[in-house]
Parts: sequence; structure tokens; C-alpha cells
Amino acid sequence: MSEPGLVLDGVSAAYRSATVLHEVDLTVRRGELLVVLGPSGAGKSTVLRVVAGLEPVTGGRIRIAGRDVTGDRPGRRNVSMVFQSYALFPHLSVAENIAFGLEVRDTPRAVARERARVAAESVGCAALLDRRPGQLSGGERQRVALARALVREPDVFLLDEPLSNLDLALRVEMRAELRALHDRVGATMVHVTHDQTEALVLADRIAVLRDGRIEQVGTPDEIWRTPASTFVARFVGSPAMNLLPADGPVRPAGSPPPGAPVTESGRLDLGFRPEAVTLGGADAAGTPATVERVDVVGEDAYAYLRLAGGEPVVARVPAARRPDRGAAVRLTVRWADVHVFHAGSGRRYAP
Ligand SMILES: Nc1ncnc2c1ncn2[C@@H]1O[C@H](COP(=O)(O)OP(=O)(O)OP(=O)(O)O)[C@@H](O)[C@H]1O
Repeated sequence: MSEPGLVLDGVSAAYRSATVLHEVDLTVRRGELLVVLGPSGAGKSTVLRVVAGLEPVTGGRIRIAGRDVTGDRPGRRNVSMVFQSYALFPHLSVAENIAFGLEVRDTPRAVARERARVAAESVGCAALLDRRPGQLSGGERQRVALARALVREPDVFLLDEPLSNLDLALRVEMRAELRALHDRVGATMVHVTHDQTEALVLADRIAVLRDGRIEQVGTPDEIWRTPASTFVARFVGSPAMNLLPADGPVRPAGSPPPGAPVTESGRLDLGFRPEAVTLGGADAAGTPATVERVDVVGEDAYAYLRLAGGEPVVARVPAARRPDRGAAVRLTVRWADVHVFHAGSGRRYAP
């Protein structure tokens, strides 16, 4: 079996005395596109910076394609980083920008230019080679930054929120192109984002980072269907998953997971996504609630409910069947759609 593309083994990092990565273990398979997802300040960029060698580690080891690079300077690690700001040289042409990574490594000029052209072609910016960055749109700059990363044929690509400066339509388009590019070149890629949709669409696997610790690593499907903690459950999904005490006002229909102490006070919490909630009229069965607000988003509507004890619940319903604001409703949820978590630790309950 071949070596993984990238291994972080107990990696810690600090800025001055503040620890921002706590013994992070992470293995990225060769050719895998792994997305590091987390809120602002979780340490996502720092993960990339320690892999690139831009920040030192305070503990642990880093291996790239089987080589221990922990003590190596950035130039010896054979990684390419694409920044949110693209970091293009304004006074160089697109061709020169792309070739730059090669020329400083003593590649003959003509060879560098030819490889730059090939890289530009592969990301669809070959027509722009003579322009300067100032004459490009955001999406075009993004392509150039990708081409510059590509031309070096690195062992690992590190992408730090590369799509976040683009408008929504372009972001969706570039997301698909980035995935196609990854599949074409088969490169090991680590992509950082705080955008859960981007992570779910793009990733082979997602690593969810919280306060410098890995909360869960899994395929998009695993992260969505079996979130390992209330943090993951609520960070992925919009509006966020509802969370109520198991001995609280909502009693799901069907049978609870075997052995779960769901009636013992304070032991477990129940999570259910807005789409798992069914609404009925005031005379239907279920938990009574009042509709406080309704947001309509095309075919869907999100009803923000308040239970008798003051607990908030969000329900997704077809826009055509949305309740009125102020209406009294009843809500039901099925056990099959419920995620069970330990109330104290927030970890997923496993029978
Ligand atoms: N140069 C620095 N000096 C001191 N503290 C820093 C420095 N860079 C980052 N930090 C701190 O380290 C923590 C992690 O920052 P990092 O940039 O890795 O987070 P992030 O998840 O990438 O956030 P964002 O999504 O906002 O970019 C934050 O608390 C941040 O304030």
C-alpha cells in the first residue's frame, strides 16, 4: 500500500503562548480531496501553514508522501498553497506569474513557459497569459492562482478558502471546476473553508475542526447522517439541527434506540433537523407550539416555532403549506430521524 499523501501526527501549534492546534491527528490519503471545515478562528489556516512550513509546530510530526518534513523549510516540502487573496504579483504577466514557481527553482525559461501554458490550459486561462492580474476578474485570478499551484506538480495542494472572494454564482461554478481538476490530476488536496455547503459538495472526506481540535473526520454522508457531536450536528446544516433534552417536551414517535436512557432527566439530548419536523393543526396529535416567524425560500419555508416551555424549534415545510405567523400548531418527529447525544459531553450516543 502506498504512503498517505499527508500525515499530521499529534501536531500542536501556538502563536506566542496561545496554543491554537492541540495534538491534531489527520491522515490524508494519496489523491484524496480533504476539506477542513470549521468556524472562524478554529485553526483551519494554521493547519495549512504548519504543513507548508510557514509556522513551526510545538509538538508532533508531519509527513508528506512518506517523508518526515517536520523540520524542513517551506521550499523543501514540495507543497503548493493557494491563498484566499490569490497573492499574484501585480507587475508580472499571467504567464510569468504561473511560471514563477518554476523559474526560482532554476527551470530553463522556455521549459517554464511551456509548462505554464499547459497549466493555464488545464484551468481554462490560456487566453489570459499576456495580461496582468489587474486586468483580470476575480474568477480569472482564481484560475491563475490554481495554475501557478499546479505547474509545480506538488505532492500536496493546500487551498486556503480559495473561493471565498467570488460571488455566489462563480463560487458554485469554480467549486465544480476545482473538483473536476482534482479528479483529472489526481492530486492530494487539503481545502480549507468555513462554508458547509462547499465542504459537502467538494470533499472526499471532511475534517471538522473546533478550537484547534478535530471534532470528526468522515465522508460528507457520514458527517451529515451520523454527526459525532452536537457541535458537528449544528455546524453542518442550515438552519441548524434542533436540539432538546430527551426528557423534554418533544416525544418522538416510534421506538427509541435500545438502552438509551431517554426518560432520565438531563442525561441525553435529542437532535432533529428542520426537515424531520411534521406540522399539524392545533387539533392534531403532537407537541403544541406557536409559530413566531416564517421565512420563505422559494419552494421551502422555515417555520420558527416556540414550545410552551420557551424552547425554539425550526421546521422546514413546503412553502405552499406553510403556517401563518402566530398560529397554534402541533409538531411531530419520528425516532428514525432523531440523533441522540450525551447531554454533558455533546458526543453522539452509541447504544
Ligand atoms: N499571527 C498570529 N498571531 C497570533 N495569533 C494568531 C495569528 N494567526 C492566527 N492567530 C490566532 O490563532 C487562532 C486560529 O487562527 P486561524 O487563522 O488558523 O483560524 P481559521 O480557522 O483559519 O479562521 P478564519 O476562518 O477566520 O480564517 C485564532 O484564534 C487566531 O486569532
